Amino acid sequence: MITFENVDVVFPNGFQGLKGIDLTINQGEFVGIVGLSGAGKSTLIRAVNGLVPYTSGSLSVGETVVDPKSKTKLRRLRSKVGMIFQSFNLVNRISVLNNVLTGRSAYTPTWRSMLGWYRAADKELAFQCLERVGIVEKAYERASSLSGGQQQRVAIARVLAQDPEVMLADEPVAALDPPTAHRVMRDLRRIQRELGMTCIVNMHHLDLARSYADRIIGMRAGEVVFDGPVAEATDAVIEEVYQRSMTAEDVVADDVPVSVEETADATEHDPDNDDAHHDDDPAVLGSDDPGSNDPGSNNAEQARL
Ligand SMILES: Nc1ncnc2c1ncn2[C@@H]1O[C@H](COP(=O)(O)OP(=O)(O)OP(=O)(O)O)[C@@H](O)[C@H]1O
Repeated sequence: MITFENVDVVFPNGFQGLKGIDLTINQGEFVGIVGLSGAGKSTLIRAVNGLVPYTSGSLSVGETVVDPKSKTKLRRLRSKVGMIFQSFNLVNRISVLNNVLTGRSAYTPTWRSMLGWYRAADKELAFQCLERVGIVEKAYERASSLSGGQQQRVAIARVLAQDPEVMLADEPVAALDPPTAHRVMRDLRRIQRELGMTCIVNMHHLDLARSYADRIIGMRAGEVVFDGPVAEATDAVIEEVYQRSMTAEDVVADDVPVSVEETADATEHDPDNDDAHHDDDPAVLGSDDPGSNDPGSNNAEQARL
């Protein structure tokens, strides 16, 4: 259970990113966060793993109070709170398998991570995670040789290798073409159900949120202005959240509709049909530190803040 009690985020420049957030997110929920650009969606998600420090109120994940001032506590927190990013944040020059193994770094002595001497049990787990996202056959390929959809699957496998209780996803499919975006969301939903994880996903596109989430949280100007089950997130409600009419840009309609049952049962993957490779995408080139002991952290992300 994730609990926000009257949480504020005030950035160093004085701008208030979150205002008095009160939320309880239950174990096993799949929550979609929607709202216009600048509404505070990323800030909310990043507060959960301490990437953005909250400045007042209280925030906890299970029994653990999020304490942005303590690196040790943050490292412990992030071992159970995984995060995937829009730009995947893989280490391009190393193999898919080694990328997934970096998800074990919180459980591995630094010298072993640095030398790439992961335990056999960790390798076995990494293979299982790759199987779960349907790309185990890519284990020994360089991450940079994969398509965008495949890279995001590797990023999901890396989080799974952490054995997390919570998965945060910050616009996880915004860099993908519409059919690939739906396929990755379907995988995420299936895995979330199989493992009973809590999943909080920022989604720019409303139809993705409505298709895959159980619950929608609507944000505007740093505040929660709607919180309810998907069925209650009607067009009228969303127009109120967005303070404007919905437009074609609010949806990614390029796929067959997906029912919850279908996502639970779906097992087949077709990553080879993913879109063209993104090797030269500058967004993909920012990589995290493979030797880091802090899987929820990321140098590029820290630099952004
Ligand atoms: N480090 C920072 N310092 C000052 N202001 C910031 C900082 N990070 C974010 N903001 C501001 O906080 C507000 C919320 O940003 P946030 O990234 O959470 O929005 P968002 O809803 O995720 O938007 P988008 O969909 O465009 O990613 C924005 O006005 C943004 O400019």
